[in-house]
Amino acid sequence: MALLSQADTLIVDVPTIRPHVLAMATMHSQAMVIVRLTDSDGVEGIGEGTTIGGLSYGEESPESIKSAIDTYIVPVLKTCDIARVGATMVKVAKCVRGNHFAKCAVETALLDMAGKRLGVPVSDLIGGGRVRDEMPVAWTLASGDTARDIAEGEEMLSLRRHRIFKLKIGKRDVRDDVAHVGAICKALGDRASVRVDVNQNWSEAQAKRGMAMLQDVGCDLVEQPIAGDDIAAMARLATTRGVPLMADEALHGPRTALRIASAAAAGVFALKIAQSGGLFATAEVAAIGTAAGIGLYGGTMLEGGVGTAASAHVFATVPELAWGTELFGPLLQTEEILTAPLGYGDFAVKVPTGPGLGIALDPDKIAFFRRDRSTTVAAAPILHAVNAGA
Ligand SMILES: O=C(O)C[C@H]1C=CC(=O)O1
Ligand SMILES: [Mn+2]
Repeated sequence: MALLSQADTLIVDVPTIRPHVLAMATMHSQAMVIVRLTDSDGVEGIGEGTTIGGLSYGEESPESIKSAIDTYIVPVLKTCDIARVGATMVKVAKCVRGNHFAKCAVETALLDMAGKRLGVPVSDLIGGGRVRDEMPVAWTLASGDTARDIAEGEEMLSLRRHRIFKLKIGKRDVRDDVAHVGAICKALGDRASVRVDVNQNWSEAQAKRGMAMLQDVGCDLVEQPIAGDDIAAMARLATTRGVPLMADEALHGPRTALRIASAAAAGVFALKIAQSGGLFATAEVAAIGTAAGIGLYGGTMLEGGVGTAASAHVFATVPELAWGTELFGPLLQTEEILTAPLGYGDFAVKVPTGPGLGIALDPDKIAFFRRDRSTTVAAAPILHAVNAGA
């Protein structure tokens, strides 16, 4: 039995190493919502609920995530035995509809506490436990400039950090976007897998044309080319000539996963812990995908170290992860907020092995970057260009 004794939710803003240009927003910093729960025995758990570009990506913003946790979820936690993570989250689901990002942050913190209490990593609390200790990790080339993206891709290849690249397109004319993708495919050749993410910005007609053209220039995969709620159109695109279609914004947990699978509206699922509504729900999305013969990819909301570690734990339990992952979020930020960064190297990210999430927050960095910091916090951390980890 464990009772909640303290709950803190804070928004932490960390600059990105370069502008990150997406179809719907250009990011210069990332706003992470960090939740810290402490139980009656003093065991602490941390979680993260992070989105992209304010409200331009989805229906939850950093501010709404914080307010849903503080105002509606914490009061429910106060009535629960929080050592029972599944039962607690069932009760939260009864009291709070939607708000998947907020629920994910809380479930992550509860799982971190449960793992610490039991002395096991979070991956051991999901399904049959982990089947891998590290996973391939993609990088997104999104500087907005083709030559700079090629140079960045070359640098990542020579560092042996990434050989899967996702390009963010959908902002320009289809022909210009495909020319940009083609130039990068040509420069990197068979040393890399090049994929694109349109973030829902094409019409069906643009997607039909774009997907055929992308195949001709050597692109391997297209992520969410059209609106995620148009499953019928996704199904038409997924079955016509062109690169395979990956569902991202269309997926909001097991029910949408089942609808997409039943409609044959995607060949690949981007698994995301926040969008799914937590780690347990992500494992269910993965199971539906696997049963339907849909390929799986470990997606990100560009979380920092906490959400990235949580994602790594659940992705480590998926039997087959044919498309790898994109768990590079902490590397896009100028500063690491963990005491020890996640391990990156040899084109892979390592799954932490310690109890719970196996990570710890750096209190000085949190004090400096938290949005509500007091003006008395003096010591600025040293900003570095790329926090490459191991
Ligand atoms: O998939 C998205 O839309 C979000 C994200 C993941 C990588 C990246 O650069 O942006
Ligand atoms: Mn996406």
